[in-house]
Amino acid sequence: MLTQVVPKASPQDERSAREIAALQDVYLAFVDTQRRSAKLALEGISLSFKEGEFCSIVGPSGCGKSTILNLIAGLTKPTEGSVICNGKPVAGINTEVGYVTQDDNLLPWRTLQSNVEIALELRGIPKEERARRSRELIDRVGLTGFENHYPAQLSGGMRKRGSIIRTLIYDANLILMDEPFGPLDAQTRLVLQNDLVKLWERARSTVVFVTHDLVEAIALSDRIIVMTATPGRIKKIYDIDIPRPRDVFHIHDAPGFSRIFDALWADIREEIKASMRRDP
Ligand SMILES: Nc1ncnc2c1ncn2[C@@H]1O[C@H](COP(=O)(O)OP(=O)(O)OP(=O)(O)O)[C@@H](O)[C@H]1O
Repeated sequence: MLTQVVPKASPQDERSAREIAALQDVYLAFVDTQRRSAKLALEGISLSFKEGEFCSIVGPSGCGKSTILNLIAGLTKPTEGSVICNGKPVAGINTEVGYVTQDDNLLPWRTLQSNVEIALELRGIPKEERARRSRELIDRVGLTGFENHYPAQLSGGMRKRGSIIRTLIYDANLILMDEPFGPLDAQTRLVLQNDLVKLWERARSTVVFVTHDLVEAIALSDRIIVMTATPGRIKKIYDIDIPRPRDVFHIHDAPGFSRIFDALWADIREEIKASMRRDP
């Protein structure tokens, strides 16, 4: 396998050694029953996600990034190989993970606070405790005063903050995020990246984060996994040793930023070219 780790493991990784989730030699083929053909989407993926790490997956469009998250969430089954979460094979929907997708998916008929509290409500947590915990998170992302607003009365960035804290309140030790800031404008993205770093630095859940934005990946991650063009394989894994706490607004000035960015971009460009040669 072509996996290469650059540079050396950060102290963060050494401290957080327990494995929270893993894919073991996973192959996944999507079958097209009408055409009686199969398309290999993932080829021999072995990955391990450690307790408390923030790990991003990058790669050209269609390389299988979302499919990896769906495998961990139990929404898709591997054709071969296994997927493990919290020490158990994933079989069926994995209720132990939080999943933030590109769409905010807030329920339009519930207020912000009531959306944030859904997971606690389903667990039967008393009303006062639900309110205390949801208001604390709402405050932490600067939405105090908007508790009783409905999603249609909030901006895209506010809705996204709501959907992130709705997932965090669940207290899952593993959170999957699929391009959560994709549809937002550049300024709002930056502010939300900063919010996410702050929230994560407190909660320290394991995060597996899919993005196309290399600067975002560097600003947020302890590790970045680069995938090849389809069928997706692991091309390289980068340990990001930029010290924390990080200032996402000035991440370009961090020591080592340019070196990591250039290396990542060279990898991605190579894969984009490869996919264009394959698929003119
Ligand atoms: N349910 C499905 N049925 C058939 N093919 C699928 C299905 N889901 C994904 N694929 C295919 O598997 C491959 C990987 O898809 P996936 O969405 O995981 O890629 P991705 O890297 O997340 O892409 P993007 O960056 O564009 O969101 C693609 O070729 C896609 O067309």
